[in-house]
Amino acid sequence: MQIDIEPYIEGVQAGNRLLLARTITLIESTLPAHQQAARSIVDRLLPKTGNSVRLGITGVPGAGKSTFIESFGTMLTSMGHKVAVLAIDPSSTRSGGSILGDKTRMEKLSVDPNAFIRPSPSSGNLGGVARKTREVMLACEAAGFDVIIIETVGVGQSETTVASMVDFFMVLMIAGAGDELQGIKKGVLEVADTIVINKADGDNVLRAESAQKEYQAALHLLMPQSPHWNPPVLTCSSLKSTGLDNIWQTILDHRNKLTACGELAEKRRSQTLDWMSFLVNEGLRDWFYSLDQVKNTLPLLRKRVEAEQISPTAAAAELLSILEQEKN
Ligand SMILES: Nc1nc2c(ncn2[C@@H]2O[C@H](COP(=O)(O)OP(=O)(O)OP(=O)(O)O)[C@@H](O)[C@H]2O)c(=O)[nH]1
Repeated sequence: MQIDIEPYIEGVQAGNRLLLARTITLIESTLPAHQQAARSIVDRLLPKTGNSVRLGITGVPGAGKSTFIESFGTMLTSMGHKVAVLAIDPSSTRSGGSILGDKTRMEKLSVDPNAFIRPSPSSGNLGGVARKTREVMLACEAAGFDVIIIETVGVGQSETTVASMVDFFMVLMIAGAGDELQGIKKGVLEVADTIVINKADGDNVLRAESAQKEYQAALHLLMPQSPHWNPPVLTCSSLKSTGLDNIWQTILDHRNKLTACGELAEKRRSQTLDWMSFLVNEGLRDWFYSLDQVKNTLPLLRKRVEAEQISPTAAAAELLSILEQEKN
């Protein structure tokens, strides 16, 4: 059955939350008819997208991401912004696989009329979830949300995926968890536009300040991503809502600087091109593995590689030679 996409497009553009939610359901659906409708909707919405501040936030469990987003998001809506919070977390088993599934994590924000919280799809690989999150971000922009926060747990590959779809990427840390960088990989610090030491309150203020110095020194050792931006290390308390305005000012400062030199526009351009390549690669891979001959040959080849009867190189070449046959 053909889906009439006009009501979705009109509804999203009018900022209708119900139709935005339904559009997102289409985007996340695995049914081909839904996917096709979602593609057409997102295409038509494109001229209305791009007008938001796109923020990525990561941090190890316990860093206080939910508390931070709740306080920070509430501050932004009270300033008149419309805030959408999305998540990338294909691996989580919490709340049936969704890090935002438990709405009580953001009590105030989840009932705020100027906020929209959307959990990540409960299953799928990182690529699939990330692709959907990107499209959901565009739909939210078209619906008038001017700050989009994409949250991810600071483990695995998801941080770099988030960094590749936002304007500003923030790593949330806490002081006093040892000198080591709390399991956050160097690659993540390399893509950070700021590090925020959370829980700088009560007895913890001095420790937070010394962690700030420590991380600032660590960042100095890394090559900045942009000649126009030296990632600062900031402190805040999400619980007491202190330091949050300074973080927002830093984000705006970054935005102004990168806009003035054209770097922001360039960053977004290359992100869309990367996205296209990513989709092509993903499509190729899916197509390849769906070929009958690949399905038949692969298990046997894997066994032979395991038993050291054939080298991995020869096995890969044999598998890829199926492409040659497909061509003819
Ligand atoms: N003292 C203090 N505690 C905080 C602050 N922010 C968060 N916490 C506490 O830290 C704990 C973890 O906070 P969550 O917001 O659940 O953090 P998280 O584990 O990173 O969040 P998720 O992984 O997203 O669930 C909770 O007990 C919070 O109350 C803060 O600024 N100060």
